[in-house]
Amino acid sequence: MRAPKSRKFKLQKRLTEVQEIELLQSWIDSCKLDAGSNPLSLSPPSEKLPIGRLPDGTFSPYAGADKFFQLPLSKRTKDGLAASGYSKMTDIQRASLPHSLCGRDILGAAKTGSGKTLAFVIPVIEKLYRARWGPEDGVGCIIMSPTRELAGQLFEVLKNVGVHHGFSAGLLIGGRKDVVEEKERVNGLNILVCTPGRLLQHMDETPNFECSQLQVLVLDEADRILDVGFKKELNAIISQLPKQRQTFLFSATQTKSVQDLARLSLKDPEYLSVHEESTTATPNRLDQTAMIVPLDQKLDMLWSFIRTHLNSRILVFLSSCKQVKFVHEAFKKLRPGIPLKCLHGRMKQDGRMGIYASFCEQHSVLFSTDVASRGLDFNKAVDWVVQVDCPEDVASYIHRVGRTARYLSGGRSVLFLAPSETKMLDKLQEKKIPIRVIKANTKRLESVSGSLAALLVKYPNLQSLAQRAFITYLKSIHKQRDKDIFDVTKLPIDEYSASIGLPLTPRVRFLKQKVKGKKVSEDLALVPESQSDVNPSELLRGTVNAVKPEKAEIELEESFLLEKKAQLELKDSILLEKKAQLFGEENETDIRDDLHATRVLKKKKLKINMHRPVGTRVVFDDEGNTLPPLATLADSNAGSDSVKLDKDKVSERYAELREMMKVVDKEDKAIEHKRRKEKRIKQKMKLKRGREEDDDDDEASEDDLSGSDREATMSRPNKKGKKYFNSDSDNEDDERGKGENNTAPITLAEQEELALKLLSSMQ
Ligand SMILES: Nc1ncnc2c1ncn2[C@@H]1O[C@H](COP(=O)(O)OP(=O)(O)OP(=O)(O)O)[C@@H](O)[C@H]1O
Repeated sequence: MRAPKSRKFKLQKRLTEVQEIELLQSWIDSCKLDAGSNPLSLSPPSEKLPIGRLPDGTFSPYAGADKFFQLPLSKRTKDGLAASGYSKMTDIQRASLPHSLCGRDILGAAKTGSGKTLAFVIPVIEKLYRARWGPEDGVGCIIMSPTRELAGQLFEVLKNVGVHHGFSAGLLIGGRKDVVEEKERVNGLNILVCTPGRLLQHMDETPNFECSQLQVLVLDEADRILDVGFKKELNAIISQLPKQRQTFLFSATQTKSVQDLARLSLKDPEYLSVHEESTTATPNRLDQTAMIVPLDQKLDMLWSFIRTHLNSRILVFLSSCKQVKFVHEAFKKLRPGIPLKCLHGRMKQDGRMGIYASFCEQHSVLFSTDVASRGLDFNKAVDWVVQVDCPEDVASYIHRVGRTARYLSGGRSVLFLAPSETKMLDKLQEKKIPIRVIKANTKRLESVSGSLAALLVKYPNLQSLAQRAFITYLKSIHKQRDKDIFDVTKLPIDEYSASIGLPLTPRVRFLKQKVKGKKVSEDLALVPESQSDVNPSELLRGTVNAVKPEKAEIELEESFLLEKKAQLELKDSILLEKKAQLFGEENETDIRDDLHATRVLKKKKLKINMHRPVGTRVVFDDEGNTLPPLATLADSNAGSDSVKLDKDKVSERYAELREMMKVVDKEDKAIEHKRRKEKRIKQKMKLKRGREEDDDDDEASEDDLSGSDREATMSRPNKKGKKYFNSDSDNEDDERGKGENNTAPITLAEQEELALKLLSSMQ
């Protein structure tokens, strides 16, 4: 009895669904807005006028409609919206929904936090619903986001609003381990919320995966996805999508580039920029300030800011992963009295999601790269956005500060600008961003550089992190396109290096080239020919090199270590770049870092080729790297206007360097000699003590040798390959000569036995 009843019920339900769809379609058709008209302009000036009636008495279906239930939406969607707490539409929703519901392409621009997500989620659901899309129909819609976190957030909104619908939706983002399982399920999904890299991975690798039936394509943060960082992925994706589809592009900083629009084959899109007439480009409830902070005081300022805002949620933007890591680690050790978290593109995905969620729950500070700058909603919980490093452009500024003051809530932001970056203020004001310049309360400014220096001594890992943070910061400035604002030669790099606790300023190769303005060889760059075109801090280094050779040596060694590390990093970054291409690494800074790294590597390779003409004597350094002969350098530089060095000058310089090297060498030898002597005396003493304790045993005491050291020492043959003891110490050999095994080498088994004996005698 039950079965027929339920069949009847299902039939009834389907009938009402069909009826509803027909009704909706006729409603949409009957109140189709003219292309190009803005529903916001249809609002009746007086609330007394009925919905749909304009002041002149004419009828317009969307006039005065500002609630979701007044739109031709399915009951399921309306229920989903109501359950999520959405009833009144925001401006961008009112302006775009009437157009998107009737099938037009949309270019939507509205301030951050103004509800753009619902403006595309609702028409997506409605379109598939009206098309009676089912599991067998495959992928009907793709929603793309530049970052994984944002994709996760969009997926949540889709799930909440579409809760009463029967579509299957999936979140496809990089960094997830379950890709195999995902491949099995992806073909059955109707709506994909994804990052470009992961989608492309499925397009390339998943059998039978195809999107030929696609109805709607959405690009959230469209200008970012259309940016060069995603160019390859996006082009590859678009080429696999049908041209007959609806396309929505949304962003707070929308692209109007014809090229971009052509790439996406938009058809007469509706350009809806609802806040174009607004006096500000940022939310009205956002209080924006800027402070001029010398680079070497930025960390002091940040620290003091955090210490004075312990009951807030503070989002701090820094320009690279390494800076984020360093500041997070260092400040954590200094314990400011508020939980500190960090978010960057090189973190594992689970960690990224967890941090994003936990930041919303408690007062804390989140240090982040631009990975958190776009789209993230943080449950409207961010009180302060602090930009320690200047954003790369106005758009980036708008998105960063847009993480606070969302929807109807207020928020505050502060931007630290180095004196050389003050032109940014003009650019912001030109783009209608109301920003006040304020002065810091110097009485409350706490210096952290001393504490950082102490930390760096205590934690060597932190020191290398600081060095890398320093280098990536300079790199990021060097890479910026806007040279009016970002000029690496204007930065007080020595002071900055000291301010983050580094004992010596690490050398940065690209900086040296930048300072010289031309490609000058490494050796010649040590003492600049003309001092007028050189950065003062670089000059200072030149002087240091000339006067204090030991220090110069240390510095060179430091820079060498860093270069080695940089090379490793380069390898890493190339791998990452490949990974990004494959899996869609979404972090903008990371991807740019990687691209830059690849370029540097290529240049290096080229350089090596150029410096080795046929028949030239090749000189190698201690590590086996080739050193270009000075004469060759002079030849290669001959004729160059910028560096007029003749052979005489070079040989003069060469003689100078040789003298310097002799002094250094002599000193080194003396130090080494002293060290060896001390070591020998120490070992002799130990042996003596050992013999006193146990006359039968002439082996050295074990106390000074750790397990692995011991093994290494015992098994390493000496120069002649005869004796099996450490040949470092002649003295020790002498001592051993007195023992029973001085004529024949002992075997490993014998050594072990000896060691065991020694151990048991000590117990
Ligand atoms: N109609 C509405 N009623 C109530 N709250 C809304 C409505 N529309 C959006 N919101 C809320 O406003 C906040 C911001 O929305 P959303 O994230 O869509 O903004 P956005 O314009 O996409 O911002 P961004 O440019 O930063 O990506 C969210 O918390 C969302 O829940």
